Amino acid sequence: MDKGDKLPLEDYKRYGRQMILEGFGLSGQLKLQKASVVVVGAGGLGCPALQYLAAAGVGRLGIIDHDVVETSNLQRQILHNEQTVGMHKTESAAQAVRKINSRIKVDVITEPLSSLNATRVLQDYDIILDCTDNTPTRYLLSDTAVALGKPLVSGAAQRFHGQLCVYNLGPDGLCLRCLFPRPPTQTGTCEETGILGAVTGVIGNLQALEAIKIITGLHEKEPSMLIFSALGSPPFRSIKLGSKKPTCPACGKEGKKIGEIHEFDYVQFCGGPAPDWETQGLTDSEPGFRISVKELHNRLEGGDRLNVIDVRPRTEFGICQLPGSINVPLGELTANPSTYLPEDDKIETFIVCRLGNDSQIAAETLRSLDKDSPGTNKRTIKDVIGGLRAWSKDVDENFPVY
Ligand SMILES: Nc1ncnc2c1ncn2[C@@H]1O[C@H](COP(=O)(O)OP(=O)(O)OP(=O)(O)O)[C@@H](O)[C@H]1O
Repeated sequence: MDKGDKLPLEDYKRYGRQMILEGFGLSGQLKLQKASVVVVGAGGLGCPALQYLAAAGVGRLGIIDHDVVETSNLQRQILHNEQTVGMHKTESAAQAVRKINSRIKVDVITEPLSSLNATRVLQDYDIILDCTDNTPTRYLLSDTAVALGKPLVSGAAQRFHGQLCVYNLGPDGLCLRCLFPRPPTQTGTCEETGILGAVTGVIGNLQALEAIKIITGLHEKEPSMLIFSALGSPPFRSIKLGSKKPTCPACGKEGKKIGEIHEFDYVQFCGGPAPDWETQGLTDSEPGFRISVKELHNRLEGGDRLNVIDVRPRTEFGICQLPGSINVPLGELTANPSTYLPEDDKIETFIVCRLGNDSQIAAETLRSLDKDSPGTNKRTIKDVIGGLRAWSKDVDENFPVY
């Protein structure tokens, strides 16, 4: 801080409550004012992070996202609201952030971050926040942070749990690849697994807090991973991580150069995208093993005696269900499949789930019973393509989408 550095007069009142904190002072506020933070993902984590960064007076914020606001986002993505459904998340978030603090600079970057644009887009900022929800982007952000020499504050949240880690902090700071040279098993998105909104609030706020600590010099020098479980007692645990690995393929001696990031296929490295039956347009019945929602609807309307098994968890079955369907959660069905086939092998079985993925596993498990019992009549066992999501789209628009 230069002698004579000052804030505009009104800022002393605005930021006074944090400026009087031990170790923060005028110099802390000036550092925030001069700092820039880019938030990748304006969703469940990005919204609370942006909210606190803006309120604290970080001088420049970048908001990156390619998606639009949906109704199902409002339960946790607290910068968006009923009026901004359908708007780009970047615009919606920027609008809200400017209402909190009109004097900071807000950059809106409405494009997917990829290996082609990452270094160009991120290079202008001091700190990167990973508020995304997928493994390829996490590795891309980590490699880019290493290549650009910037700290990366990474958050994750699912169900009742969350995780926070600061990567690439200082010359000894480790990166994501030091911890996980290969991508960990993918655990599904919030859409698939569920998420309590306040859990993303906890982790997103902590990401903002870490960024503020780094900018003002109040951060821990030794990296650790913070693990949060809303149902845990105590809810927080911290694991010391040590320093970076000399053999790390990204930040070790032979690490990636910026040019190599352009050529790296992050999606393939992380096992490729999860199949999305809806976007692949599989709406018609495939011969043999599958049935479309329209065809199932016709069969049910026709009064046929069918065995319709819904393999969602009980909590989800309690939210909504097809008439006449029975609930056997996937784990119970695969543990004891023979229990759930009707004695009369002429009765057809149809398996349904929420999005059309678990039902395929269940149907395959039941079909394998027939394979293992030669001589018995082959039963008809089909999964319902696209699950209940397709039902609400193609059969009954009043059926709940969640
Ligand atoms: N490569 C990327 N570039 C830009 N934005 C990204 C990228 N990867 C993920 N995101 C954004 O990160 C955000 C993650 O937030 P979150 O998981 O809460 O939202 P969501 O994807 O809307 O959730 P849901 O799984 O319920 O649909 C999303 O808005 C998503 O568009």
